[in-house]
Amino acid sequence: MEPKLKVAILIVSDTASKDPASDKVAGTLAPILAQEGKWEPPAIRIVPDNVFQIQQAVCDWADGEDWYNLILLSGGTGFAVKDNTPEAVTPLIHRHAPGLVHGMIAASLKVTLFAMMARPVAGVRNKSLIITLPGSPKGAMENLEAVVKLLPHACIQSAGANSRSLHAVGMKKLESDAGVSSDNSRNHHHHHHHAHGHGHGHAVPKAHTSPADRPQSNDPSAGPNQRYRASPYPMLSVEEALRMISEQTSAPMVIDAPVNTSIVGSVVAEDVYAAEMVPAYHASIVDGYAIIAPEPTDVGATTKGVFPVASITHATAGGVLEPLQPGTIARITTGAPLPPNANAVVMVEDTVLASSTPDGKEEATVEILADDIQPGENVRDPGSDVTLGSKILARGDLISPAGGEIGLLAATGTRTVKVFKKPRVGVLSTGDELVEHDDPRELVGGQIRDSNRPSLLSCLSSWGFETVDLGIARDTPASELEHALRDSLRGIGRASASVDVIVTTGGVSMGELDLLKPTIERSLGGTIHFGRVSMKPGKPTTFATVPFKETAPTSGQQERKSKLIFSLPGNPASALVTLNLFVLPSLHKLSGLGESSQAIATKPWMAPQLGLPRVAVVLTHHFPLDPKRTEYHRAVVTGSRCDGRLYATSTGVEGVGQRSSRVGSIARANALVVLRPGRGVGIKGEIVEALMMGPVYGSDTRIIC
Ligand SMILES: Nc1nc2c(c(=O)[nH]1)N[C@H]1C(S)=C(S)[C@@H](COP(=O)(O)OP(=O)(O)OC[C@H]3O[C@@H](n4cnc5c(N)ncnc54)[C@H](O)[C@@H]3O)O[C@H]1N2
Ligand code: MOO
Ligand SMILES: [Mg+2]
Repeated sequence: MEPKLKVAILIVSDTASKDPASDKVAGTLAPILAQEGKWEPPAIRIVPDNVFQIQQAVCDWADGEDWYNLILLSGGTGFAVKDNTPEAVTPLIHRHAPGLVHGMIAASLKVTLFAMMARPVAGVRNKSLIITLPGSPKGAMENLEAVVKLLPHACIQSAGANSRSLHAVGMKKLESDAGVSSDNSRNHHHHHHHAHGHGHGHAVPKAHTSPADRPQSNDPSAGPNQRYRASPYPMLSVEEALRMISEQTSAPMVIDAPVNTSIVGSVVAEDVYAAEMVPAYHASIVDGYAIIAPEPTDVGATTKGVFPVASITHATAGGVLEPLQPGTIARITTGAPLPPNANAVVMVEDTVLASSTPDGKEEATVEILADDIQPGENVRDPGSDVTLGSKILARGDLISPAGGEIGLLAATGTRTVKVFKKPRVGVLSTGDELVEHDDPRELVGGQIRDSNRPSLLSCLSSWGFETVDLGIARDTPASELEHALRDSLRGIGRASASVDVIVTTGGVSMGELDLLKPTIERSLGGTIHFGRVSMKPGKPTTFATVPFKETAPTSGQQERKSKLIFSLPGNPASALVTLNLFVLPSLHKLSGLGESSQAIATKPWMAPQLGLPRVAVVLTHHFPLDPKRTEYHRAVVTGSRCDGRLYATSTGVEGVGQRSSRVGSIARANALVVLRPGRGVGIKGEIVEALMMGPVYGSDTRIIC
């Protein structure tokens, strides 16, 4: 029996994904294929109009061992807003097949002018031919019929001649039936863009503004003679890179949050007004006796004398207090409500016991020694700490770990507060050489323990962001990286809830297994905003966005339009430095820091800044300078007890001290000293800028007062 080709049909439809019985397309296409006698019965799947789910299905069928010769998609190719099948499929295609597209449109045009409103895509991914068809059974049928005779031949060509897989043997047979030689396929050169200015080591560094200007990443399937030998990405300054990150980072989203520890580190999104006043009653400030103090106009009156103790008021809840009768006093504790008529409190220290009750258990009379207690003395008036309806927090205020903001919210009975949603960050390590840091086995060959994931996750969670450990993605097969990224964007697999920002490490430089840039650009349809920065360490730092729609849970209106990918260099010190320098300001912006209210705008020094705090430090020794790149030199910054200055000492200037593979360069460091490029050294005593990564723990004992 003649072996047959494998075909899969993907129905893209929100409706059919909810009710598979409503689909009529699969049942229309299957007989057309069956009639040809060359196809196995189709595999069929239904997904909603969701880019990532479409891509996942196509990759499942085109990647890996069990690939399909032909993948047909139906639906989502029109002009409606939710139609995004072409957008999902285009980035997955390695080689486009515009001829098939023209053929299908030409055939449909004979039937209806509306054929012009179809946006079909066709092409080859790995060895699979992918074709999108309209969503209507009639349209899908007409389009498939237009090309169906060619498909076996096209699939054989796409699969190449040297395939040893079982169904490829069958293809040989089909191929000879069709009378073509698979060697023809060799003459089809890979489509390869020569980006402007790349390839000969003299690319002009230039910030790209329009997509046409943008360099293209390496095509990993292209051979060595097409591989870049100089990076096509312009070298940006750190400032330019930060500006691009800020531009691409979307406005923060507002959510309702309960007032508890979960909001520490969040930024307030809407001014908060006190729904209750504090205190709610006249409260005593001290332990002592509530009295009726005479008005100052009451000439000759005194608070001195012996008074009967009428009642006892504790700072406890409940109960109606008896009014205080003139000529009596009431024992009271700190915070307790004054009885009606009482207007001041005298401290217990200013009194002596005059007599006890007959049973000796209580005070009967007490002598007040002070003679000048004023009305209002030692009393907090209602609303004097927080006035009813006053603004207690403003938009842009940070709910700090120090507790003051939570305290205000709690004291006024505020149960929920509008805050900006803190971004959730996924961390993915990449590389075939990596093993889990706690794997008990001995390392063999070129294996490396994955230190980036634990160090980056620690740093991110210490900043107060929710993190997701995305594990390790191998370089081979390349689809592992692609799938890991797509799963985390969609919120499946290890990232059970989708992440807003993905941080990867490794695979961004010039090696043939440096796959991040091509994967983001060619497989996920993302945009690389920059791929090189003039800094040390961290030169190949890469920043990209992938399109994504998300609606805010509360307002239902705001949208994040894209997700951010920071692809940091694999070297451990480079990864941590660039995380601090580039990822933090973006996460701060996403969390609403910088959404300053008017109150903060008038006092800018009160507003928390984006990114690490910048301070001036004095160098305690010579620091070598890089001739070209700005160095972020890891250092310990200490205070001084006498001159009000901060002092910076390197974590290692000699030899390999600051080498980017040496994660120890960042151990003990609480600062990155910014050393601008130049000749020679930064000299002892010079004042330079430093970025503070952590608190100052000590004072420099070498500075003598
Ligand atoms: N020809 C050139 N080579 C390199 C350049 C260059 O401009 N031209 N840049 C160098 C610089 S600078 C850096 S930084 C690195 C960046 O490397 P990649 O981001 O491509 O990372 P990998 O090649 O995957 O790995 C580099 C290094 O880091 C180790 N690594 C990776 N991941 C981890 C991890 N999770 N934990 C611990 N260590 C990790 C990896 O084993 C390698 O040793 O490229 C230079 N090359
Ligand atoms: O720029 Mo790399 O991060 O120095 O080793
Ligand atoms: Mg590399």
